[in-house]
Amino acid sequence: MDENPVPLVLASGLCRFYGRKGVELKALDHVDLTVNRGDFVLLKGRSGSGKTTLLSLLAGLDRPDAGSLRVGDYDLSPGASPDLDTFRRHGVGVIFQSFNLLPTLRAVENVMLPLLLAGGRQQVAQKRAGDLLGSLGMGPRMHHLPAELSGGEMQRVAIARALVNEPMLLLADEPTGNLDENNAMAVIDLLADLVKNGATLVMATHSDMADPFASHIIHLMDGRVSAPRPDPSGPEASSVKKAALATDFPSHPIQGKNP
Ligand SMILES: Nc1ncnc2c1ncn2[C@@H]1O[C@H](COP(=O)(O)OP(=O)(O)OP(=O)(O)O)[C@@H](O)[C@H]1O
Repeated sequence: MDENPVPLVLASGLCRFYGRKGVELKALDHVDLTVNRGDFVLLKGRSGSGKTTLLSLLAGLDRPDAGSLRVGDYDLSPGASPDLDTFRRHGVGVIFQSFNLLPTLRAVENVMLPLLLAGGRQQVAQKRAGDLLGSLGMGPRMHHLPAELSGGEMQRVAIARALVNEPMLLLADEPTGNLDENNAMAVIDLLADLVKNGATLVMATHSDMADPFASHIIHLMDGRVSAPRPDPSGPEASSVKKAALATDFPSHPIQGKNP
């Protein structure tokens, strides 16, 4: 149990609206969220409930229309002028459902890319990317092209790429969505291990596989944080109980409520 939680993400009244005034679609509607260092937060909710929108704001890939948002030392609130290049390069690592690997680059080159873009030296980048892939069980496959890898292996490469600049926050958008059950479970285990070793992860998913590992589960509905599903005997409820009982994760309450 973490007695002194350190907030990493502080969002208050976060809104993202699409469309013209008067006919707005409220993709996010006054969401409050606190993520502390070491948390493993799951974002759940039906398709269109706002999970990707929230992750995009946390990643600095999109900006909120209202509310306030801080990730580490970066103020991503409307009207603020954060150094988004630096934030995207060093603040966050993003893992996508479709891996987003460059097909003409070998696994190790895909992982080196963020380091080289950040001005790192080729030799240093190669060593670090190789070490990281090795630690994720991808050592023997590091010189393969993405097309020569399985889905699970491609996602490991993408996870290594997300980690290579040592971001303070990891974000994953349905990272197991393109994987079979075995590979999906392996990826969840890997992500859970990263959290145990100090990473902070916010992950959007439709699956219940990661529930036992999560420190918090946030349910979104129509852009708002909603109460969890009511069925107390449902599979998700028992998983949430397991998460609450887990001792590896902080058990402080997360704020995830609408005004
Ligand atoms: N660029 C955009 N322009 C207009 N509407 C958008 C845009 N991006 C998302 N939306 C809308 O915002 C709402 C939230 O979308 P979002 O992608 O965040 O949902 P989601 O929960 O991630 O869904 P899924 O589980 O299907 O990925 C949806 O109604 C979607 O159609």
